[in-house]
Amino acid sequence: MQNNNVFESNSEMEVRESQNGANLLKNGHESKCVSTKIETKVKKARSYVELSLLNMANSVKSFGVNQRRVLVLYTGGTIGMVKNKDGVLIPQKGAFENLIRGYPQLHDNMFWRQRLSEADFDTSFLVLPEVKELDVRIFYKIVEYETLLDSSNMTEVEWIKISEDIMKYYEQYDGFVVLHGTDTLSYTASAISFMFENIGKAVVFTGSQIPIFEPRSDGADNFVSSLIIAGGLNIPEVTVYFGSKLFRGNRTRKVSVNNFYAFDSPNCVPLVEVGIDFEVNKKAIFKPTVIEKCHLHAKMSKNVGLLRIFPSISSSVIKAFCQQPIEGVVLESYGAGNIPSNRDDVFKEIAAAVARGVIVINITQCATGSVVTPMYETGRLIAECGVISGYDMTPEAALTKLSYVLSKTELTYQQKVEMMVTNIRGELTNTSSIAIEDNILVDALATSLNIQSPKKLIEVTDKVFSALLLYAIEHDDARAVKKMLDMGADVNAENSEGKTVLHEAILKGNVPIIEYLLKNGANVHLKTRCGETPLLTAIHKDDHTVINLLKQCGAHLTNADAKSVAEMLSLAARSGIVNRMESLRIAGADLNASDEIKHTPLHKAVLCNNSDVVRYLLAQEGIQKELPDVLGFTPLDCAIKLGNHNIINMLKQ
Ligand SMILES: NC(=O)C[C@H](N)C(=O)O
Repeated sequence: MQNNNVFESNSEMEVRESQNGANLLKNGHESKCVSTKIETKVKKARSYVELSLLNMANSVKSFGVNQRRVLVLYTGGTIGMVKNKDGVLIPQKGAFENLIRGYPQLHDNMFWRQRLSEADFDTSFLVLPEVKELDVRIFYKIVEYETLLDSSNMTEVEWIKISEDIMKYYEQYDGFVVLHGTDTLSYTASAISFMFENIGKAVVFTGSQIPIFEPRSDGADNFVSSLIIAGGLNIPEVTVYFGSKLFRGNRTRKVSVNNFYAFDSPNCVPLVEVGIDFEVNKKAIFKPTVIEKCHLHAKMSKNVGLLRIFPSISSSVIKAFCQQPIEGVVLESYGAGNIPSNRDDVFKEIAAAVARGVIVINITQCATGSVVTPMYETGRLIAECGVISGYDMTPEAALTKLSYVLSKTELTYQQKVEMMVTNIRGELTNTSSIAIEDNILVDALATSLNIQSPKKLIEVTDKVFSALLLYAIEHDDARAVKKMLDMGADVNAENSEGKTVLHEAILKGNVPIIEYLLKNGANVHLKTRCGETPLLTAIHKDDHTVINLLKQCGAHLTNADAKSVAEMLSLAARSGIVNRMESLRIAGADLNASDEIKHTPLHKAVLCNNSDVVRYLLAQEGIQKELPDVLGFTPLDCAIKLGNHNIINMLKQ
């Protein structure tokens, strides 16, 4: 018994389609779906209703499998090491995943077994146990690297490999975790943060101080929290999770050899602090300002170096250091950017390197603080030599940024210098980008609601700002949208169904507002609680302009969308809804995709005599009109048997 209109109507159509097919098979009778104009209109009206019901049904159906997928790249490091016969730690090959499968806090074996009966369940995935903070399940796959490395052995070759692997699977996963040794983790995370341009998903680096195989280890905690962050929180940056904090990757330094709190980001607040709750510092998350896809710049220059000034440094050391092929030097100076002013020989060598076209960037040796506009004679002289300020960049960030910028051979020297002093991934504090906070409203809230605790005030302010932002969107008030964002409203705020501000704006269809949101950090990958991406919302609205805009910003159909996309394609083909076909095509759906009996949308359109869809499909580039179904019938065979001359002619052309 069908109790759902959607499937009743679908199956009615399937019966019609298969009757046509069966007639073709059994006796070759010409079965004609004669459609009068009225019938066509009624059919189309019904189909639109069906499409919207199907959209709802898909949302409900996906509720049961509300999952996020995370890809884990295991590259080496202490986390997976064991002691060898000499008593030293070395990476252990082939043991990691098996061990993790036996850890109840990392893998829900019972749930995994229940899923085995599902035909499309990929058994290579592990499943994180239910987490109270999340209303999604994290499914993750571990890819162990062929050569597991102590991170001290890593070079830019490994940075490129890791980033290429992430890029390769970028569209298939919601987030990424990289298990990495701690010694050079800050270098790798910094480098990869620069190599990924316009990243829209989370890449979390983590590792441990004690191997996960040992009874007392920080490995499991770091791993679990990293998975939750990568799959469940919206932090589209390259980050480092360690010892209960998530840091921006290019701000981190390894600060302790022994401590479980081995990392810190001295000049930048943590993005998340993990205690009983996950406290996300939304304002600190780096926001993109351009509408562009994620792109990997998989190149780094090796011609860079870190030069630390010390009291009796000789000019010959500087001279030797700055020799060809060196193109960029990170100079670690004293305090706020000073080097000795009484050492003409040192200045001469640095000035000569700059004059040869070497980019010399000045950062401080201090653990916190920034190189500033010269306060002292010692600082003024170095700026006069043409050395540029690296502000508060860490040595790891400055070095890898220089390596990234220098590898952009299409840029002029001046453009490279410009890029080095600009905040491109949140790696340096740019005082001009501080958001305008309107404290009047916040103060009024605190007073009128008698809120004493700062944490509660942030919570209430967030809620009020989000509500006002949504109100502005609903009323097409672009000025108010801008004002609310300036005041600190979260551009990725969501309502109780998990619909984000972007989803709401798409439903409203105001293109300038959507564009404004995208240029101010709205993330195109965030799904509603039912798993609907902004791209799916735009498809359901058949808003081609918005679909194009989202695609430009890197939105894509996901694995999780496959079923609903197939159903939408099928229904649009069978019901003659060309507009929906076009929405799906722009969104990136495969118009040749076939179902279990190898019927393509073209077969379906032919079998249902939908000449508009047939014409539309045939006009598309790459359409394969000769594909046979399971019984060997091409769309043309079907049309001939059905005797629809109009369609036969179209297919023969
Ligand atoms: N804790 C660690 O992972 C240190 C190790 N030597 C590494 O960096 O690979």
